[in-house]
Amino acid sequence: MTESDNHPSAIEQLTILGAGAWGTALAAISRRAGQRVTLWGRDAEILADIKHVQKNPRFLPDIELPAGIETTTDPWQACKSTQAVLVVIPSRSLRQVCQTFAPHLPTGIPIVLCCKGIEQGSGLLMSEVAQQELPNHPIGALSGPTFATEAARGYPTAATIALPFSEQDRRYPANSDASRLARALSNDGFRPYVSDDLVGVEIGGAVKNVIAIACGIMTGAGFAENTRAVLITRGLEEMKRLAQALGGRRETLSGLSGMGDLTLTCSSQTSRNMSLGFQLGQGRSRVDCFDGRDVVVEGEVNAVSVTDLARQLGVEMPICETVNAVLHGDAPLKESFVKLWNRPLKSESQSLPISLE
Ligand SMILES: NC(=O)c1ccc[n+]([C@@H]2O[C@H](COP(=O)([O-])OP(=O)(O)OC[C@H]3O[C@@H](n4cnc5c(N)ncnc54)[C@H](O)[C@@H]3O)[C@@H](O)[C@H]2O)c1
Ligand SMILES: O=P(O)(O)OC[C@H](O)CO
Repeated sequence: MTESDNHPSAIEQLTILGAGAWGTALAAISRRAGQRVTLWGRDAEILADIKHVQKNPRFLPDIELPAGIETTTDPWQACKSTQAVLVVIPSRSLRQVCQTFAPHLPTGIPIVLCCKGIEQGSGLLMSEVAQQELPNHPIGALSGPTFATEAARGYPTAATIALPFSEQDRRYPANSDASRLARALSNDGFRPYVSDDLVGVEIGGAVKNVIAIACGIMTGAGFAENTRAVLITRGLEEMKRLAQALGGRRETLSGLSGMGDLTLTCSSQTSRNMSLGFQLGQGRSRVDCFDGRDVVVEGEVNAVSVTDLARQLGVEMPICETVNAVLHGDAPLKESFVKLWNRPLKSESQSLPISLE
């Protein structure tokens, strides 16, 4: 082991793919952490505003961004001297964006996925999709309770960065890609924690959006705090079961990317998922809520992929099943959720598997 093996170079240059709300917020966080940042997006007009007037009026109106964020629409330009890439586009576009960028990425640099979802059809985690398309890169995830509007303003926020640890990382954890990325993003308003449980971290992010839709529906339908607390607590149990079935650790779901993000998203209509559920619960029609909407509501598409994956693995996820049935089937809204209360009684703990019927 040489001195430089012990102290791999710090990350000083980052590329962010996706100039929506969270991509722009992460560019601001990275700049405040002292990084040289290139933000790649598709819309030249938005990028020009970010670079020249420090604003993203389309996705983060009224928020002052730090100066010095470089922008481009050119994948090669975005990647030419980068040391790490954060991917911040909707989950349904991940495979295509990885394919576009594969020829331009410097060999071996870490790729951190900041989108929350499971691929429809394949049931693959975002990291599995990226691994297929970018087999020569370490793939990780950044996830946690992070409303873009607050993080972009510099309000104190924390998240988890997960990358699988190699044998070498276990001996020198501070040198791992996760640790280097955490140092690269850390600033007065943003505190990244590290984890080696990529599956646990990704499942938290994908499932919490579906549970938030359930909370929104029940709140919109006129129920209140008791109901929300039940959905959060039992929703957390659903996340833990799915993570465990995929080889993740239940304890990870008690952290920022699980309980933290679930609580945030289920508690506020700043959440697009909670807000969609709320409107449905208040009686707005599905067509009305879905048509013409151009913001990402990951829980809507991921209700299908989460439910399909749970069925495949034989994991019981009744709240997610119900969200899927009301969003994508004909199930009546309020009655379907009330039915959750009429299921056979049972023990609360997974380690005491008794039915009381
Ligand atoms: N907004 C938040 O508070 C927040 C926080 C944490 C995580 N996330 C996650 O980050 C991901 C992105 O969310 P967002 O809030 O930034 O969404 P957004 O709707 O604000 O922006 C999405 C961006 O992706 C771009 N995009 C869409 N499809 C693309 C494609 N095929 N190729 C290139 N660019 C494409 C859009 O042009 C847009 O710039 C989601 O998975 C979301 O769950 C969001
Ligand atoms: O607005 P939402 O519901 O997509 O939630 C945004 C983030 O995922 C919160 O951590």
